[in-house]
Amino acid sequence: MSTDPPLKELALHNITVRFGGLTALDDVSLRVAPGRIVGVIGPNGAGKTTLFNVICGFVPPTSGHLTLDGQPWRPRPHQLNGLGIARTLQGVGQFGGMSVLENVMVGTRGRRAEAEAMAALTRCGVDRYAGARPGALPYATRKRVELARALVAKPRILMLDEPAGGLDADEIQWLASLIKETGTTVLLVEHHMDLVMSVCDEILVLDFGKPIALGTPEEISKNPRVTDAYLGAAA
Ligand SMILES: Nc1ncnc2c1ncn2[C@@H]1O[C@H](COP(=O)(O)OP(=O)(O)OP(=O)(O)O)[C@@H](O)[C@H]1O
Repeated sequence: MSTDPPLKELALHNITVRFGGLTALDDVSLRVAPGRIVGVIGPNGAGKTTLFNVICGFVPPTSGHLTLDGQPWRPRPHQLNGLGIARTLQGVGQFGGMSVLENVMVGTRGRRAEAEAMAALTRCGVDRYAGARPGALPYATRKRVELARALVAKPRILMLDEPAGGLDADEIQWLASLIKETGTTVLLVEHHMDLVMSVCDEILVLDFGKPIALGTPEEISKNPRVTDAYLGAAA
């Protein structure tokens, strides 16, 4: 595990984000306890990526604040790695001019970077592609490389932005096992409901930026507001 002190709690307090006249997040509060797998779901445009962008410091809240381990926290993108927070991207944002191994080494620190990067690639089943350029690989393989890049630093918080997109049923099953086995705190934005329901401890549902439900997968799947806003359409 990470040498960083263990996460006590990441919390969003009454976060609102406005882009001009559009309210992308509307008074969203969320507490993420250590070791929990927390899903964020909702229809397209509900504000899921904006929520991730707030946590990563890419988008400043219009109002509200965050705390990390109980302390007021203003996230800055360049500090995330040092704080043990890693994020995968919706697409696969790897550097085309570098090998797969070099891409994964970007996510780690110290003298053992290469060995750790190889271990992360092995864990994600793509070590045989270490010397390849990411652009030459199939999409699902690049997604595995992206996961390796996020996992290599043994993050305290792993933020997964639509990791199942473009994966087939077997790949998604593999992904579900990986997520459950990380043993770290996970925030998961995902449209693939079977994955969300099988791995998450709790789920926040957004609709037009508003939090409409927060609960266990069982509670969420039985919530009529969620079914109306999202699950009915997604099923
Ligand atoms: N930088 C921005 N400037 C203006 N509007 C934005 C910006 N980023 C997001 N939005 C808008 O905010 C709303 C929420 O977008 P967001 O990408 O967070 O939704 P999402 O739930 O992640 O959607 P999807 O499931 O399609 O990825 C959308 O209406 C989007 O068009």
